[in-house]
Amino acid sequence: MLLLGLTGSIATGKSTVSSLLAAPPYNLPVVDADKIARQVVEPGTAGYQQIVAHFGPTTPDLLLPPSPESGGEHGHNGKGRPLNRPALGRRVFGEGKETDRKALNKIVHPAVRKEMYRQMVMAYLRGNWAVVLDVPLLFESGWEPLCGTILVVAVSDAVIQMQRLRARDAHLTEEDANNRVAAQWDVRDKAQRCLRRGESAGVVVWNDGDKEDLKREVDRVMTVVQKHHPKWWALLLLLCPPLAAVSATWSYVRMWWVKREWEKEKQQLKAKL
Ligand SMILES: CC(C)(COP(=O)(O)OP(=O)(O)OC[C@H]1O[C@@H](n2cnc3c(N)ncnc32)[C@H](O)[C@@H]1O)[C@@H](O)C(=O)NCCC(=O)NCCS
Ligand SMILES: Nc1ncnc2c1ncn2[C@@H]1O[C@H](COP(=O)(O)OP(=O)(O)OP(=O)(O)O)[C@@H](O)[C@H]1O
Repeated sequence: MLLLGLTGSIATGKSTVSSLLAAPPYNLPVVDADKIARQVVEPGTAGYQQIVAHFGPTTPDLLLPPSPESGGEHGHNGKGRPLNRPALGRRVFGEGKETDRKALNKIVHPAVRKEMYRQMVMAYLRGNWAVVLDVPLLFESGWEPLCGTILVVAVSDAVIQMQRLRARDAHLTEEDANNRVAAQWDVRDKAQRCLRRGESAGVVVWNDGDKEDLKREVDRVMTVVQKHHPKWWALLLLLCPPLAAVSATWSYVRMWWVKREWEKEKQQLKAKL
């Protein structure tokens, strides 16, 4: 089964593309890291308790205020009121907040990873030829070598990215929005890094046009992906697990090498400046 990593940067169009991939003619299962990241911090979970213990004492508005929507004083299930996500966002996005962001990631990411692996195994057992891993921080959090192919959704114009972010998340101030964009790598860098994997393992969907253009772009790149990863190959791997193990290991080693070379080049470039 092909692990098709779907990434980009904030508001470049990942969710829009994942909806297209989940619908006909592709009908691919999608493992959505953002969605899982919400589930693992719901009231009553270990993630919720750790966040409240870590950020609660210094963040007075960490929980939503008591109301019928938030379930009153003790939340809907009596396990606490839901997190006030914009307030937590202000704690972790912005200059000088890397330590807080790392602390939050350390709480949330292991739980997300565990649930993602579970969903991947389920997709494999159901005989899918590919599964989409929609992970905003795919490069930043080291998922890259695991993916047989990576699809980066990018915009070449940063102004378009900011306009779409502000239009979708109207509650964010301009500063909040800038902080969120700055918390991730530049999407054009991600696109370049993706293309370094070669056509069979890295494709870029450019999303500067309208949604019809985006659909055409997705169809274009999916033709390339399907050419390099035919369904009969996925079926063969399903029927022959040792072959699947060899193929996955080979893909991992090759992609780990590409990652290493890219990082070395970046370091050399930095040293020259
Ligand atoms: C800080 C939180 C509560 C803000 O919640 P909010 O509902 O406002 O934003 P949401 O979760 O929808 O994220 C929107 C986008 O922000 C970006 N983003 C989220 N978390 C991070 C992070 N830790 N670092 C960089 N960018 C991030 C992603 O592009 C994401 O798609 C939330 O983003 C969070 O819990 N982040 C930590 C978990 C995480 O890393 N999630 C990303 C996928 S694993
Ligand atoms: N080609 C397009 N034309 C117009 N609007 C678009 C286009 N692509 C995406 N959008 C809009 O831009 C916004 C951001 O898109 P989307 O939510 O898919 O991005 P995302 O990368 O998943 O964001 P996040 O990282 O925050 O999860 C959405 O409101 C979406 O409807």
